[in-house]
Amino acid sequence: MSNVKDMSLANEGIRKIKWVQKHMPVLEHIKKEFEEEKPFEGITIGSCLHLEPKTVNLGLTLQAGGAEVAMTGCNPLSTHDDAAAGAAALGLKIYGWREQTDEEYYEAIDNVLSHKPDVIIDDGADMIMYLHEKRRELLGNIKGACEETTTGVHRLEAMHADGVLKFPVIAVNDAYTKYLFDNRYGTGQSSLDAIMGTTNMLIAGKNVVVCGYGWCGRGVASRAAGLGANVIVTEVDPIRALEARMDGYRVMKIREAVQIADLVITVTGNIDIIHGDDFKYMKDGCMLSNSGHFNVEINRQDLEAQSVSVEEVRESIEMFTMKDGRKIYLLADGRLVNLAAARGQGHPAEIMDMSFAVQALSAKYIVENDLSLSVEKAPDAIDYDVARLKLKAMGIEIDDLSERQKDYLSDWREGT
Ligand SMILES: NC(=O)c1ccc[n+]([C@@H]2O[C@H](COP(=O)([O-])OP(=O)(O)OC[C@H]3O[C@@H](n4cnc5c(N)ncnc54)[C@H](O)[C@@H]3O)[C@@H](O)[C@H]2O)c1
Ligand SMILES: O=c1[nH]cnc2c1ncn2[C@@H]1O[C@H](CO)[C@@H](O)[C@H]1O
Ligand SMILES: N[C@@H](CCS)C(=O)O
Repeated sequence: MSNVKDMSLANEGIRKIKWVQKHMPVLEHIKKEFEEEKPFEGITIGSCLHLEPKTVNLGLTLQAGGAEVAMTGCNPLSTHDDAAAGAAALGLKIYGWREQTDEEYYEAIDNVLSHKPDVIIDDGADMIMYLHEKRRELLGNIKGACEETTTGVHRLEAMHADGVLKFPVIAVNDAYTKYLFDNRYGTGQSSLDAIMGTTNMLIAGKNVVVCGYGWCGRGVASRAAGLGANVIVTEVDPIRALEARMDGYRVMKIREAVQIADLVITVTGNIDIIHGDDFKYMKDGCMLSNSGHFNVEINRQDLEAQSVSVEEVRESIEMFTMKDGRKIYLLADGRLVNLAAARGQGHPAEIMDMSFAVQALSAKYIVENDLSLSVEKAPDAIDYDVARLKLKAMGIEIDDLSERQKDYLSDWREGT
């Protein structure tokens, strides 16, 4: 039933899945609970998430809870073919392979939907969009969906505001145990890891321009600074720009920043961050990469229009030769580099442990409750459970409020 690149890669995939399982203690704990409780008996869950070993472990957790699980990737370049084969061998229904065409990408989404899911887990909202546009006959089956990332949450909020969304969505991204760790430390480490692995270049001493100082941007900036880069931040939000300045970075307009950049990393979730004449001002050898959504942050068409040739000079690196002879390098087709570059491994397992724990518990919450039509943050109870389980797994104990402290905090009478 699955459709993957090569089933002979299954053993290697299973080896990698077993490795991440050792580093995802919270999800493993939830898996054991699900095995006993079977919250998903008779339920089908369809996912559109970066398909790699940690995501497979989420699939296995849902399967342990009794679900039939069908999965595809949420980016044409991020699927790991060995993990996909391993997942298929372990009984998940898997559709997808690395380097899909756009047509194949949506066909795989369609294949997952053909399993008639009750619950959807999406990353970027492509599956939910496709379902609303192309498979409307299935809308009535859906009890609810979970959305993994900032951009997906924004798209779904926009759909809801337009009165188009047909089922409730839990914004998993907006859980504290997701964005504070995944978007910040996860994107920080995995983006730099992928850029260094792809280019084999030094970060120390380079001018690294980080576009967007949101949760991802601050992680990327801090990791780049830790590696010795001179970090420059660009923003459109005055408060975030101030934060970046007081965190110790230079802040300037993008047009100024591109003139001194050795490496640019976009993480805004917005379109056309680098576009038009920006490319004219870049230094010879400037590297461009994106860690935000889709491949729209760096305008590839504008870059192509100003170049005389494009050549893949190394895996996941395209060299654009400009009309004046300068070379500009684009990593991973401008798609999120930490997952789409051939060497992109995604976030560390310990980070996805929390994000996917919130996913698993949110899927259970959808099945066990009749939610009203909305796009809502994951319940705080789930957030705090995941945080407690993570601390326990890390061997960290914290204090409890005493009764006297609780009284003090809720009392307005006591003053100086
Ligand atoms: N690569 C990954 O693994 C990964 C992980 C998490 C999130 N994401 C994606 O990364 C993107 C950012 O996520 P986030 O959680 O940091 O969002 P966020 O909303 O916290 O931050 C985005 C920031 O970009 C700024 N911005 C918007 N337009 C800009 C412009 N033209 N120039 C400069 N700055 C601009 C905003 O003001 C904001 O501060 C989203 O697309 C999200 O889905 C990627
Ligand atoms: O290794 C990974 N496996 C699966 N998902 C990941 C990994 N790394 C990051 N993300 C997820 O990708 C989303 C953006 O598309 C992020 O929100 C993050 O949660
Ligand atoms: N699934 C989308 C959203 C990432 S933030 C992508 O891969 O670009």
